Amino acid sequence: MTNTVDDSEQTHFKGVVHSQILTNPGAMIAKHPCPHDIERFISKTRREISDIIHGKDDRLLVVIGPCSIHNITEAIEYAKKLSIVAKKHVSTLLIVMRVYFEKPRTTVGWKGLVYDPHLDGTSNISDGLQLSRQLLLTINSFHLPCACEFLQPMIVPYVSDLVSWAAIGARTTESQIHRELVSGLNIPIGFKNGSNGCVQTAVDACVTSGMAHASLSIDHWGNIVSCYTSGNEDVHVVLRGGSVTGPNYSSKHVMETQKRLKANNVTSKIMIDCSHGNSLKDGERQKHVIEDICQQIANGDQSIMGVMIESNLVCGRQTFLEGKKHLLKYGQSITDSCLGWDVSTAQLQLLAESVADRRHRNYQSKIVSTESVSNTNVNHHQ
Ligand SMILES: O=C[C@H](O)[C@H](O)COP(=O)(O)O
Ligand SMILES: C=C(OP(=O)(O)O)C(=O)O
Repeated sequence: MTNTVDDSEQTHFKGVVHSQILTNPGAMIAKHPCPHDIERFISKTRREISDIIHGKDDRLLVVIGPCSIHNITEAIEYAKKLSIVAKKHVSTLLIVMRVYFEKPRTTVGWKGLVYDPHLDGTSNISDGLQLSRQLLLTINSFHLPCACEFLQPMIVPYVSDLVSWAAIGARTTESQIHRELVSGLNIPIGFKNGSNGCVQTAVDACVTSGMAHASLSIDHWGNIVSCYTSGNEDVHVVLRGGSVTGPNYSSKHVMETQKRLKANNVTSKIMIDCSHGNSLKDGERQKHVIEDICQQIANGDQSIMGVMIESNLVCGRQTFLEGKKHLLKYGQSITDSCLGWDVSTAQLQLLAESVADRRHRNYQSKIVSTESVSNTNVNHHQ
């Protein structure tokens, strides 16, 4: 017996109470296009990040900003301030703003601007996508690069042209679909270790997404397409600590990770997330993590290429109650706890100084080794 269309919909989508056709990515991009100068800026930033990942640029990549964006005005104020600090540190730090619209939840909770942009439970995803794209355009126009987490693969084509670095989160690093997605992107991508702390999951993700894949995708016009990807060379691990293993930012953890990467022929360096499992979700504890990382870098560590910091205009976090947007404090996170603005700038200064120390150390050791080679040559000729 063949099902009628209605019968088959009943069987397949029984749980769907309502759905709405969205503007496809191509139409959204046509409405909010990326100007040529921003396109060039993003391509240049991606190349610079790639150089940092592969050790050709000795600066530190710093992905810093709110845990999540819930208020456009606050995000723009933060971005304006950060763009000034980013210029100040450009010789030592490549600063990219966390502009996170999608939140992966352990169970349930507010899922981010894309899903509920008006914070009232109306879940206007159409507005959420448009607002997210517009905000990325605005922040890039300050010549401040943007970072996102790619969680729902169908959202990626709406925003990916405006993203200079992206993360695959701890809850999705093991997902084959996300690894295939990354294989086809020409964006540097960090894979977080698993939420339990398993680093091998992220190393495996780097191996997998570095390779070619045949998979399914949607194109810019909303068609479902077979998709053949070539592999992404700019992938790396992000150490974020974990629920079972605890924090993993120490030099011992960095060395262990380096060994794992080598054993799996992954040549990229490592980023450390100062928040999440490494701060035990206490925003202020990020300072201790940063202090430890600064020590490692100043002592000459060659493996750490980046850090992630959760930071906002105001420190801490606040509880958001659906429909009670008017009660929210300006500039404070409604997801994870963040460092406040002044502390954040002080931490960036410390990171910049540690990179300068590492550079100086490398320079000195180069001189010493050049001198010892020339002394050997002189002795040899005598
Ligand atoms: O970065 C934000 C959170 O750590 C992540 O979304 C999980 O949050 P939850 O455990 O509160 O759901
Ligand atoms: C959710 C995040 O991190 P993780 O995937 O490490 O929990 C995040 O960076 O916002």
